[in-house]
Formats: sequence, C-alpha cells, structure tokens
Amino acid sequence: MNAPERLTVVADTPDAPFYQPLGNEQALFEQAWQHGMPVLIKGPTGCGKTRFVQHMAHRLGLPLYTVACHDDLSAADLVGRHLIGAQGTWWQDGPLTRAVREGGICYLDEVVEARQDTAVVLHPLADDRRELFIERTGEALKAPPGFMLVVSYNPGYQNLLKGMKPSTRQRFVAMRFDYPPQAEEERIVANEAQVDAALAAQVVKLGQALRRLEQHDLEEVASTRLLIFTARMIRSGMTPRQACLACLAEPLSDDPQTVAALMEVVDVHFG
Ligand SMILES: Nc1ncnc2c1ncn2[C@@H]1O[C@H](COP(=O)(O)OP(=O)(O)OP(=O)(O)O)[C@@H](O)[C@H]1O
Repeated sequence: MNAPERLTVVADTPDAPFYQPLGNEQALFEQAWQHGMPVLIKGPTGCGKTRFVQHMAHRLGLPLYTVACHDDLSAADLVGRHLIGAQGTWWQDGPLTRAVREGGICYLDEVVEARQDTAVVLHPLADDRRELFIERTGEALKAPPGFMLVVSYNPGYQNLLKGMKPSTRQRFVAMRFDYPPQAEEERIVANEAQVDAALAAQVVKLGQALRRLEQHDLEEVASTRLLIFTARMIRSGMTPRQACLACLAEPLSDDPQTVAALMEVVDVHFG
C-alpha cells in the first residue's frame, strides 16, 4: 500500500472556491488522499460535487484535471494519443496522464457514461498498484503520492446497462451527496448569488417546497444550482415570478401542465 507520508494539507486560503461543508466530507476526502485511495462521489445534479472537488484541490494544493464523461469517451481520450503535426508524429498526454505525472487530481464527472475500455486504465490506478500503463508508448507510470482519482455520477440517471461494475465500485471510498439542509443552502444561495439573507431564505423555502411535490412526474427536483440562478435573476431586477419561471419551472419540465402546477407553488411563495 502506498503510504504517502510527505503529503501535507495546505490550509484554506481566501481565494479557495467557496464551499459550504455539510458533514465530514472534507476530512474523509483528506484521509482518502493521505492513504492514496480513490474517491467516488454520488449525488443528484447541481448539489455541489464539482465545487467540492475544486475546493479540495485548492485546499490540498493540487492541480485539478476535470473530464466531463460521455458515451463516446474512450481510454485514449483519458490517456493520450499520437498526433500528426508539421514535424511528424508526436505524443500528447491526455488529462489522466497529466494528473498522474504532476501528482494532481483527475476528476471524472459522470464516469458511468464513459466507454467500458476506460476500466482497463482506471483499475490499476484505482487499486494498490497506482499504475498507469500507456499501451501506445509502452510507458508505465507509477502515480506519485499526491495523485488522486475522483469520480462522480448521478444515481438517478443510471440505467441497468450503464451501472458501475462492482469490480470498479469496490476500488473506491464512496461518498453520498444530496441537496443541503435549509440553513446551509441559504448560506450557499446568499453567497453565490450575492443576495441578502432574506431573499436567499425565500428562494430556498420555495425550492424545498418544490422538492416536496412528489405527485408530479419530474425527472429531477430543483437543484441548488437552479436556486442560485433564480436568486441572481431577482437580484438583477427580474420579477420573482419571471425569474422562477425561467430558472425553476421551465428547466424542470417540458410539460405545460406541470410547469403551471410548479408556478402555482411559486405564486403561493412570492404572491
Ligand atoms: N456545499 C456547497 N458550497 C458552495 N457552493 C455550492 C455547494 N453546493 C452547491 N453549490 C453551488 O451549486 C452550484 C452547482 O454545484 P456543482 O456544479 O458542484 O454541482 P454538481 O453536483 O457537480 O452537478 P452536476 O452533477 O450536474 O455536474 C455550484 O456552482 C455552487 O455555486
């Protein structure tokens, strides 16, 4: 097992991306990094997964390489490929290789979307070997102590075919994220939208009421991200109703009846 003794945690600096802690997630992440363990974060859209990783990278003083995974993303997109230029053929590292060389964090967002061949490169990096084998150049890279693999996915989007294989899941320390409790979400909205506490509280109260509307067939509930958008639009002069229609109701549903029902809740809160 890799025992990276020389790793030190850099204290928060004022320019770190703002992150409102919700539990022991920072300590857990730090411990995982100290022990050379990869981390899996699961949670719904817009609940703070990316912001958390950005914050932690800053706090630990590590370069961060973020990859938004999609169903065409292959191992070569992560590792690198040969390119042809004026001087002939040359090798270009992919984001995973760069993170390994520099001892930084590679964050794979929505990892379950990526093609299955990515597991071949991720598995040896995510277990005790901490090794990246670059097949096309024959290079075998041993990850330095600072390197950390972080992946995330939204359990709500998963279909049976795309679920993560147990052999992959069981290489990670896993953390579950969800939308923040009321007081924390108010602080986040006030800070991110630069609005006063009263408006942030009103928007969050509405968001929480919308999340309770279970009878409507919504694919996802209102995210913290959408509440921040709404508060920003109100701050810049839109009426609360216009802002809620554009930033909450319409992004949540394509069905006009559902949008109307969501707006009824808005009217109760801002009427
Ligand atoms: N705990 C938090 N502290 C600070 N900001 C937060 C927090 N949670 C959410 N946010 C805010 O919500 C926005 C959306 O969060 P983020 O982009 O991290 O979501 P995500 O979970 O990565 O979503 P997706 O799965 O769609 O990529 C952030 O830009 C940030 O403004």
